[in-house]
Amino acid sequence: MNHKAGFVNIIGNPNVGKSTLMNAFVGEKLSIITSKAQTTRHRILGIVNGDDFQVILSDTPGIIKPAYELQSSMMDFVKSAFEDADVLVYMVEIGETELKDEAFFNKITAAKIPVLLLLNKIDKSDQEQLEAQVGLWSSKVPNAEIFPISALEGFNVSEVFNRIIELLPDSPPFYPKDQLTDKPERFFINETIREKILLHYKKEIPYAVEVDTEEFFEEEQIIRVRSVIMVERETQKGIIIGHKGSALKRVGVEARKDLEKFFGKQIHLELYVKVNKNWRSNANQLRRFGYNQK
Ligand SMILES: Nc1nc2c(ncn2[C@@H]2O[C@H](COP(=O)(O)OP(=O)(O)OP(=O)(O)O)[C@@H](O)[C@H]2O)c(=O)[nH]1
Repeated sequence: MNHKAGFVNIIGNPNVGKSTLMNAFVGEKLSIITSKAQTTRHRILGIVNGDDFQVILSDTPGIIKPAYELQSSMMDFVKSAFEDADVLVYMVEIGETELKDEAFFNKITAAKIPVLLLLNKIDKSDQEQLEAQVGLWSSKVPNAEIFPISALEGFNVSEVFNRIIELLPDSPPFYPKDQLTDKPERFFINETIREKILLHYKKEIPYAVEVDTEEFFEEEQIIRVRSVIMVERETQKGIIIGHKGSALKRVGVEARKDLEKFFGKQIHLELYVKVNKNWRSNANQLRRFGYNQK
């Protein structure tokens, strides 16, 4: 059985119905995580898993804001929306006739990846308006496949989802399916810590590292987390920790800040480093990197 997996970037003005669409996808399929976890590339909105697919839905924060509001770091996100994703979903709502940011709009029409244009909230329209809007959008975005939908009422939602899967490449899952359904909080903590490690160490280090959150304990005011960073060699352990612990401390401080935003609570994060020569040969561990998938 071929497995399909990939990234789908959903863009559109505020309030067009992106979250509602996410929820509608949940209703259709097996499992999903909805969250605001920030990855280096995208903000993951949800991951929908089936036996033979994994769809990672993300949006691109700030993408539609006027240029002056965009910080330079955001420009990377803007770029990635058109280059890193496998499918671009552009969502508009009935009655909407233009996207205010022209440069951005031009990028949609010039996108090299498949574009699905979802015309949402059609439950609020009549046949005549709908036809006019489909005509308008197909001339504006000739490279898009247009789907009139109602995310709220579930109309055409499964058709969109099936089309997305068709468009995804054959690939093993990027994220472990079991971990996502069992312990989503731990998964996002691990990802956040790994992201900081990727950011702050030379490239051979992140690939020798595995993060595992051993304890996640939620109290009323605070969440207590203990995570282990596993490395293969003593020398790597020293590098991760840094002079008097400074490097590890930086990872901890930055990860904690992100996690506090994510969970909306104070986080107590305890990080420690352990040498585990064999973690790479452990099939379970390897799967987390997306290797060794069936
Ligand atoms: N009538 C109708 N209302 C919808 C539909 N989809 C979404 N809505 C409503 O539109 C409003 C905004 O929907 P959201 O899903 O929160 O929109 P969003 O794009 O995620 O919004 P942001 O997170 O602000 O970008 C909510 O009140 C929804 O109930 C639809 O298909 N039909």
